[in-house]
Amino acid sequence: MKNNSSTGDYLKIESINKEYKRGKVKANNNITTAFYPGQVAAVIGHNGAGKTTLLNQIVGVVKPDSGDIRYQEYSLVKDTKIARELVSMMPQFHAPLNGVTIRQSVEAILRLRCITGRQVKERTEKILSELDIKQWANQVGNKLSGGLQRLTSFAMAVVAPTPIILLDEPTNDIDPVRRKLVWNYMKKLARDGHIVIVVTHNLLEVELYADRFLLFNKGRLIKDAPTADLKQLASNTLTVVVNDSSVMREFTPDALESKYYDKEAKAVFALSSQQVPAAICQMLKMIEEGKIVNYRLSPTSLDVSYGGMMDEE
Ligand SMILES: Nc1ncnc2c1ncn2[C@@H]1O[C@H](COP(=O)(O)OP(=O)(O)OP(=O)(O)O)[C@@H](O)[C@H]1O
Repeated sequence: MKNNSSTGDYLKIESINKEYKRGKVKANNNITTAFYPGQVAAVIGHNGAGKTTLLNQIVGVVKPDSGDIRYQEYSLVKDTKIARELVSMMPQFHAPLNGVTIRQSVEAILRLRCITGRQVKERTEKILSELDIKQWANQVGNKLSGGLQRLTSFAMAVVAPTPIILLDEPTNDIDPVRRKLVWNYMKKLARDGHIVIVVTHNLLEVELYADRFLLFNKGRLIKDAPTADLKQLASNTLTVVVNDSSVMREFTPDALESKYYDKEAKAVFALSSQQVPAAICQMLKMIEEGKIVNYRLSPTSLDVSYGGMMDEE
């Protein structure tokens, strides 16, 4: 098998379809795209949009009803043995093995991939340090927090990286500092020539770390674009409460969407990342004047962010 980093081989998804419930659910509806070495591609979309189904088809655990998935001269649909050699996947739900420590879990993967001797220890210690989880290395899986289980699962997926790496919501439950480590690790894998595909619901992280995003909705791929395009999306929600609704409309930040609720003396704004600083400035001034009495700035849920793009449909 050729090394993808030197040849620039890419993963081709060719018109794949997958239906469930006798065609009532189209989990993947005529998906055609390609994934390239050197790129972190984020797959985003509502629950049930078809993201995990796509990953499962790439790794060969779900067979498409039609269409093909190709890499080099191989069809990963027809040759699931090759698929398992080429692809490693961190599943969305991963039950840690009872009685097995983090260190043992990572070492087991290395041995499965035919790595032996000193290399096993060295590589294990390196990844545990890089993810900053060494202090829990000897704790058994079932005793770990959700975040640590996820980090273990991530370490297992990437410690002996295959040309194609699939990660299903790898940063869920992980603390902000280690989330950054995980994303940086994914970027490093891409730089080393791997194809990295990550399912996530965190738009802010996609905007910060991924190169490209693919937006799925009801089984269809409805947007495939560089992450710079995400800046057009409302990734923040600002809610302000005023002391008296008569002053509410004095607060007019530049926003993608604004809604004023007179009865509650409250206003809600959908802001892109670039619009946040100016909105905060204007808000602080009104707080000083005693006009705004409370506020909340939060990352927007995907449902709200997607509004604009879904409308495009
Ligand atoms: N084995 C299955 N049997 C029946 N329906 C399924 C099966 N697997 C997936 N589906 C359905 O296919 C659709 C796509 O599911 P999928 O898990 O791919 O979505 P997702 O985008 O990964 O969602 P989430 O973000 O919730 O993980 C959903 O309607 C789901 O219920």
